[in-house]
Amino acid sequence: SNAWGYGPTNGPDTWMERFPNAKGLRQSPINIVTKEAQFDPSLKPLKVKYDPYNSRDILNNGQSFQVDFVDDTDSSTLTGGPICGTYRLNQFHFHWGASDDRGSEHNVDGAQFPCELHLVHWNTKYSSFREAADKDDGLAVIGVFLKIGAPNPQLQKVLDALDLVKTKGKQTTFSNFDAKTLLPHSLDYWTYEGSLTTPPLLESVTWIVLREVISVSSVQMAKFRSLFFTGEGEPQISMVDNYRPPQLLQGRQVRASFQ
Ligand SMILES: COc1ccc2c(ccc[n+]2C(=O)c2ccc(S(N)(=O)=O)cc2)c1
Ligand SMILES: [Zn+2]
Repeated sequence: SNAWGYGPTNGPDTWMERFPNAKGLRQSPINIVTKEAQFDPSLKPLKVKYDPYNSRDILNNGQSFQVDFVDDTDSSTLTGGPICGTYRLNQFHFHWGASDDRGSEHNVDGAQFPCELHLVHWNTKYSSFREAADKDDGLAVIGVFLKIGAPNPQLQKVLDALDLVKTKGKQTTFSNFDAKTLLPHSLDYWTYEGSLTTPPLLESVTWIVLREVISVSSVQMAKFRSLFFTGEGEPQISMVDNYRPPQLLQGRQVRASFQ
C-alpha cells in the first residue's frame, strides 16, 4: 500500500521517497545526550493551562490514537518555556512498542522507554493548526516518557475508551478529560528545534521533552497493543512499534531548563 506506516514496506526508512523533509536538517525525534544539554538560565518555566471542557473525542487514525480538543478559544494553552506567545492544545497521542523494551521516539542517553505521550499545540499568531503546521514557529509539542511501574489511574481513563476505537477510522466522544492530569509533578524540560515525527515531517516543532516520567503498568501497556492499524473487516495488524527512530542532530543544540 502506498500509504506511509510503520511496517516493513512503508515504514520510517521508506518515508523519504514521498516526504523529502525526511532528509532535512531539523528532523525529530533525537537521542538526548543529557551531558551535552546546556542549562539555559534564560528559559522560562512552562505554563500549562488545560480546560477539561475542551476535550472532544478520541480517534484511531490508523497510526496512533489521539484525543482531540476544541481549540477555537484560548482556554487550553501553553505559554512560557522556550516559546514566545500563546500556543493552543490541539490533540494528544502516544507512540509505543510491541514490548516494554521499546516504543518511545526520543531516547535519553541511548535509552528507549516503552511509550511516549505527545501533547500538540499550535501558535495562535496563525489562524489555525493547519496554517501553523508548516511554519518554523508553528507548533510546540510536549513529550512525556512513560516508564513501567505502578498503574496510572489518569491514563486508565483514556485506555478505557480504547475498546470503542479498536480499528482505523473509529472515533468516540471523549469529554471532560483534564490532560494536565497526565503530566508529572516537575515540568523541568529539554528543548530543541525539530519536526513532526510522522509524515509530512514538517520542520515546524519546538520540542519540549520533560525530564520526569509518568508511570504505566505492563497491563496498561498491553491495552495500547490491543489496537489495530487496520480498519474494520480488514486482516488485523496490531498497532505496535508506531515510533520513528532517532534522527541526526545536524549541529542542533539541546537546551535544559534545569541544572
Ligand atoms: C499539513 O498536513 C499535515 C499536518 C499534520 C499532520 C498530518 C498528517 C498526520 C499528522 N499530522 C499531525 O498533525 C501531527 C503529526 C505528528 C505529530 S508528532 N508525533 O507529535 O510529531 C503531531 C501532529 C498532515
Ligand atoms: Zn507523536
